[in-house]
Amino acid sequence: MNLRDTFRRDRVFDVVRPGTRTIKPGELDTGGKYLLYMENITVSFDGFKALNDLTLYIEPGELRCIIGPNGAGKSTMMDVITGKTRPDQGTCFFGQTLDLTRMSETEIAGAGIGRKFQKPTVFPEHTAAENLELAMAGQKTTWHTLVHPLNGEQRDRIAATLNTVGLLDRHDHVAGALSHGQKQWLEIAMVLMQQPKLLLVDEPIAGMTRQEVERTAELLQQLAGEHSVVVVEHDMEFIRSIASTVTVLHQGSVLAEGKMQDVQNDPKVIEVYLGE
Ligand SMILES: Nc1ncnc2c1ncn2[C@@H]1O[C@H](COP(=O)(O)OP(=O)(O)OP(=O)(O)O)[C@@H](O)[C@H]1O
Repeated sequence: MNLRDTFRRDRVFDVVRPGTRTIKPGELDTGGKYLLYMENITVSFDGFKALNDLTLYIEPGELRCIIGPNGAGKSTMMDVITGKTRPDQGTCFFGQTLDLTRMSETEIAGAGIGRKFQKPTVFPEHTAAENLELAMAGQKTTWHTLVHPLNGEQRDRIAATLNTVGLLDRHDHVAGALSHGQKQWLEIAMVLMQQPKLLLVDEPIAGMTRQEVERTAELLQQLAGEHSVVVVEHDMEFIRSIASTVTVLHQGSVLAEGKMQDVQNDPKVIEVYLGE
């Protein structure tokens, strides 16, 4: 039995799943109830616990909002999932077999976890379509990527992804000329080019117009289902509008979890967060 088999979630939970297909080592196994399993994660910085026994599960296809006051541990949680920060304790599995605490950031991205950071980092001098071409190419250099002609299937994928984020009519427009909101959607499209199963989105609506916020809410709802989407956001109205399950972090642990209307009436949450 190899190391990965030893850590299989079905064996950890002793769930018998007869007749499932064989998963090769390193392959994502989405056969369990959840896509992401974070259990009892602790992260300390100089003795201060940024995450403190955090346990969180994300189902395939779900849209989850993570809220919490400044310093609650939201970014640290995302950093643990993407391999940027290693926990001192706890387990973090992607699907049944992939132990994220033992994988590099590149391996984690390759396994199907994409993250969109708060600030857009599109290539402003390239068109929207070229930005997606570069995102699809991953590690290759800009020059190498853009001089190689795309095949029909790649062109279709770029157009389909631009269409998903509502930017098909900006296909040949340079990214630098897009509005702030459009840049954010383009960057979501760039992450989608890597075909993530889990999409992590940091504060997507900061600086957006009201219309852009509404469009972003629709987009995230549309992406859920095919992807699991985890959104860290401060804006309560936005979270209410996407009406997903909400997890409230406080001092590095889960304070409350559930539907927004339940969470916002929870006295503990009112005290530490909504009442601020
Ligand atoms: N690299 C680090 N070194 C030391 N302390 C850190 C480091 N990263 C985070 N922290 C501390 O850990 C705690 C959690 O930070 P984190 O950024 O995860 O919170 P957050 O919920 O994302 O906050 P915000 O809403 O302000 O972005 C904070 O007190 C922060 O100062």
